[in-house]
Amino acid sequence: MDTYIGVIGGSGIYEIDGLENAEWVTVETPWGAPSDQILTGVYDGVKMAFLPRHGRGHVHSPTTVPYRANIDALKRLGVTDVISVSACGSFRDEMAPGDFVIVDQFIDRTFAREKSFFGTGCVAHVSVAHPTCPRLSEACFTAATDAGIKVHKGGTYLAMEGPQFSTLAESKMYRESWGCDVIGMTNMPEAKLAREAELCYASVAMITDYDSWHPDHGEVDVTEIIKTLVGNADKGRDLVKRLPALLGAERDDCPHGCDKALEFAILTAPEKRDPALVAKLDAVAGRVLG
Ligand SMILES: CSC[C@H]1O[C@H](OP(=O)(O)O)[C@H](O)[C@@H]1O
Ligand SMILES: Nc1ncnc2[nH]cnc12
Repeated sequence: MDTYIGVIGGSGIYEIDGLENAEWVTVETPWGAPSDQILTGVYDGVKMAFLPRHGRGHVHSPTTVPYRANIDALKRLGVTDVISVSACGSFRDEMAPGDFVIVDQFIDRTFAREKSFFGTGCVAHVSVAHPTCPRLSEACFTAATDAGIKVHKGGTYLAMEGPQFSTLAESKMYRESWGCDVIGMTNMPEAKLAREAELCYASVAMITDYDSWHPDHGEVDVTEIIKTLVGNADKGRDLVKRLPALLGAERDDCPHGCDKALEFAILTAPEKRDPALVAKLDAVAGRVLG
């Protein structure tokens, strides 16, 4: 099967250059419009698609990003592997602004977003015990190391609703009691939806600040974040462009089963399924719904 890498670029990353046959394409989905058109092309002989999570010009807030449409659109294009690139705050002294973290766990504190493609008329429960793909995460770690980026392997990302940053009490709780490593506003429900869509998903978190817990750094300040983001964004793009060569143009089935997540997940009896919802699931769950 062909590898098709989909990159969801976060704050500060609104395009990538150097794709052959680059073209911004409009993808329509049953879940509404994605955040923006999707930049498609080929890099090092491998198909790539790039979607700016907040849209070009940063139009969508973390709450209003159309997460379902974004994942559906990538799946509909034929993407097999999704790399999420995000700005985040750090809860660890040793994870400093400018460092990258290959996130492997999440705590989802978001509450104002649609979190599933499934629902009344087609109920499904997938496992997100291991929400990121180890194979894809390893490739991201190697790409970051090869690019000379200071990168931490593994970390727990607290997904908050936003758009305001955390209070000091929240920041301390996430760090001291909950053991989180980084904080952002967008990787959930994105990672859960990628699993429902049977896509491999890896999260590259680019640290921009120490959130508000750090005694030497005070409050989170978006102008400081943007300054760090500018440097991070170049490193993020460098990392992403190393992935095609590392992953190769051909891929086997995912050894961790990301691409079979729906195999035993759908509970609704075939005769009880809502035809309208089943139709909406054509891209996401077509493999199992037929
Ligand atoms: C620019 S600061 C807050 C903003 O940045 C992050 O976005 P993304 O994850 O898309 O890089 C964070 O989650 C907030 O949305
Ligand atoms: N401290 C922080 N909290 C939430 N999202 C962020 N994105 C970048 N820094 C952040």
